[in-house]
Amino acid sequence: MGRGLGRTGPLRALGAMSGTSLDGVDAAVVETDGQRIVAFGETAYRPYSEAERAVLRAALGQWGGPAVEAAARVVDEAHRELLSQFDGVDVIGFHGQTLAHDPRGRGTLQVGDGAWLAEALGVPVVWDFRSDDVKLGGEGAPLAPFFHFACARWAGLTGPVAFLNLGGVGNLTWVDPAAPSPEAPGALLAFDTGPANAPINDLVQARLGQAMDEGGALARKGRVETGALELFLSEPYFSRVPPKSLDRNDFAEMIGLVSELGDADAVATLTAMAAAAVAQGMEHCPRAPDRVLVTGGGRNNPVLMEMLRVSLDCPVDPVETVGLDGDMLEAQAFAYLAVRVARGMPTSGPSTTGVPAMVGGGIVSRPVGNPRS
Ligand SMILES: Nc1ncnc2c1ncn2[C@@H]1O[C@H](COP(=O)(O)OP(=O)(O)OP(=O)(O)O)[C@@H](O)[C@H]1O
Ligand SMILES: CC(=O)N[C@H]1[C@@H]2OC[C@@H](O2)[C@@H](O)[C@@H]1O[C@H](C)C(=O)O
Repeated sequence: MGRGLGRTGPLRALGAMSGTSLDGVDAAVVETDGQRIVAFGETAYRPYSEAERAVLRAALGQWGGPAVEAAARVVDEAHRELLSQFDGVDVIGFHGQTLAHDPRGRGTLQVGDGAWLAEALGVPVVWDFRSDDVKLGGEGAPLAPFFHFACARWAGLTGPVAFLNLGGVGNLTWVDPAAPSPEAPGALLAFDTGPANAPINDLVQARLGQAMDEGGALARKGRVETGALELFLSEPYFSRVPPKSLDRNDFAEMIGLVSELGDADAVATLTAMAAAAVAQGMEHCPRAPDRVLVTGGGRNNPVLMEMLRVSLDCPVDPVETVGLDGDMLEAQAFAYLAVRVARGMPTSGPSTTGVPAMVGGGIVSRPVGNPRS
């Protein structure tokens, strides 16, 4: 079905991301030579069923054993089902599902078997993007920054810009699009800002059986408890110099800071914490960006967006403002990165993950039944 990885010029790459909020799998096509984005293509989404999500949840924070194996099979099957809808794909970038992330300790674990997926779909699959970076001393995350550099160029931006992803965890990439390449010194700075939607989701799930604070409805009715917010901001993580990364549950105890509050006040306070973590993170940027472009589900929470606008000194807009797709940016990132890996180009470096030298992470698995690929 694909045209092979051996060609020069742009490839039609399909990226797939199963994010920390565990809602489902995003998939998106990008045509790229690994440097320039030539075009964005089709996208698709496959939610996890309640039963599948329970299997994934049960494996969070674990490094092996039956729960992890069961989660891996859910991830594999959901991806096979979703990705088989796409035609004419040269290469797949398969992020998998992060179950555990401890870059300075046990490593990083994204489940899903890329070799199996390559065989099932008959297309080469690039996967396990983070392990090499971690083995070489990097944070293993965030990995989207090289793609954000290409996005800034694609959008024709010239001044410094920050891409802010508000998923389960928040991550920020400061980009200078005037730099000659993403590898150039001073082109990028990236790091996880702190918890974003995960604590909000966890609280409303536990107390109200809701998946999220839809439209920030509860946060809007609540009052921010400043004592809890200050305690949260005293966490040493915020003053740590980037690059730095987080596991989904690294700040799970912050729910404890709001446990005595009513539902609306608790959610308002967690929402303010997500925004304040970003404001703290901005202090680490080399220069103030001209604007912050927000991607990920958090951009759909107007209360969170208002809090960001109040605390940051520059315009804060969804990435759609420059023509990008905030639901698909991470899937597109792994399409783009797959081409870079297949072509031996770096995917992370000292300013994005803290790894001492440029790294091209990822395994390339070719389907045995399709030797031309
Ligand atoms: N309309 C909305 N109102 C409020 N919150 C929303 C809305 N839409 C999405 N969200 C929040 O965004 C979350 C999903 O974000 P996203 O899909 O970017 O996460 P993810 O990709 O799984 O996470 P990560 O980027 O950390 O891997 C939801 O779980 C919810 O908390
Ligand atoms: C270990 C891991 O999976 N990290 C994710 C997570 O979700 C958001 C944030 O934490 C970011 O560091 C990363 O994902 C994005 C796609 C990245 O690597 O750029």
